[in-house]
Amino acid sequence: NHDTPPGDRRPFLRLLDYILPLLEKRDVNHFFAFPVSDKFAPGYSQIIKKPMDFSTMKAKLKRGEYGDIHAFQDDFELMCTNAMTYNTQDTIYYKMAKKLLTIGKCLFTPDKLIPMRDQLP
Ligand SMILES: COc1ccc(C(=O)NC2CCC2)cc1-c1cc(C(C)=O)n2cccnc12
Repeated sequence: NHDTPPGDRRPFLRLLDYILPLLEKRDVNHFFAFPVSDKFAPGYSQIIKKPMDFSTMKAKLKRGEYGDIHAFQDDFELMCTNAMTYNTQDTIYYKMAKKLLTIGKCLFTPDKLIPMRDQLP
C-alpha cells in the first residue's frame, strides 16, 4: 500500500529471509537447489505439473511474490511433495524430501517462529 515506507520489509518477509537459508542448508546434496531436469529424471515434467525448488522460491521472495508466510510454506511443501510423488520411497530424493518436510513443519510452528521474530537482525 502507498503509505508503507519503501524500506519496509514486513517482519514476516524478513523472517523468510532468515528461514530460507536454514532450510537450504539441510539440503546438503543440493537436490532441491535447482529445478529438476527431465534429462536426469525421465518424464518429470509430464508427472509433476507444478515444479518447485529453492532457487525459484528465492527469486519469488526477492520479487516480493510471497504475500504471507503461508504462501512460502505452500511452495516449500509443494517442492517436498513433488519429490515424494515422482521418486519411489527407497530413493535418496524421497528420503531427503521427507526429512525436509519434517524440518519445515517444525520450523513453521508458532512457538518456533515467534522467538525468531525477536532475534531478527
Ligand atoms: C536439482 O536436482 C538434482 C541435482 C543433482 C542431483 C545429483 O547430484 N544426483 C546424483 C546423486 C546420485 C546422482 C540430483 C538432482 C535431483 C533432484 C531430484 C528430485 C528433487 O526429485 N531428482 C530426481 C531424480 C533424479 N535427480 C534428481
